[in-house]
Amino acid sequence: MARDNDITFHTRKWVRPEDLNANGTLFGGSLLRWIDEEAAIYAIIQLGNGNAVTKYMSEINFVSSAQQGDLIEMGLRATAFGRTSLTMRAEVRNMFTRQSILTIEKIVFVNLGEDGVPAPHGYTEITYDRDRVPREHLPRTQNDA
Ligand SMILES: CC(=O)SCCNC(=O)CCNC(=O)[C@H](O)C(C)(C)COP(=O)(O)OP(=O)(O)OC[C@H]1O[C@@H](n2cnc3c(N)ncnc32)[C@H](O)[C@@H]1OP(=O)(O)O
Repeated sequence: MARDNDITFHTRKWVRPEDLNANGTLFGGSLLRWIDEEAAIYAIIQLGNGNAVTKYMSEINFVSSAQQGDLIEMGLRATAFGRTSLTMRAEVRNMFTRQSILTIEKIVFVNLGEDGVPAPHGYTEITYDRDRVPREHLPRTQNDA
C-alpha cells in the first residue's frame, strides 16, 4: 500500500477495452464508478457501517488520461469527520506516466442508521486498521423479500 502526500493509494485498475471512450482513452464514467465504489469501501472501513451513502462530490478536475493497457491507482484520504458525515479527498494517477489523472477535493459520505436516517458515527480520527470493519451482514431490507 503506497502512501504519498498523505493519500493512501489502495486500489489499482488495468485499463481494458471496455473502459475506453470514443477517443480511445479512459472513459470518465468508468473512472467515476470505480472512485465511488472505492470511496464507499473507505467510508465503510472508517465509519464501521455498511450503510453509508454518497452525499456530495465537488468539482472533478480531469488533468490527464490513460490509455488501454495502462495501470492506474486510486487514493483516498479522510479530511474531516463530522457528526454523521465523513469528508475525503481523492486522487487517481497513471502508474505508467506517473501523472495525476484527476483530483476530487471533497467527497462526502453520510452514515445512516437502520432507519435510513443520518446517524452519528462517533469517530473523529482515521483508522489505518480493520478495527471498525462490520462483523455482520447488513439487515435485510423489505426489497430483499
Ligand atoms: C455509495 C453510493 O453510491 S450511495 C447512492 C447515492 N447516494 C444516495 O442515494 C443518497 C441520497 N441522499 C439521501 O438519502 C439524503 O440526502 C441523506 C440521507 C444522505 C442525507 O440527508 P440530509 O437531509 O441531507 O441529512 P442532514 O441534513 O442531516 O445532513 C447529513 C450530513 O450531511 C452533510 N451534508 C448535507 N448536505 C451536504 C452537502 N451538500 N455537502 C456536504 N455535506 C452535506 C451535513 O452537513 C451532515 O453532516 P454532519 O452531520 O457531519 O454535520
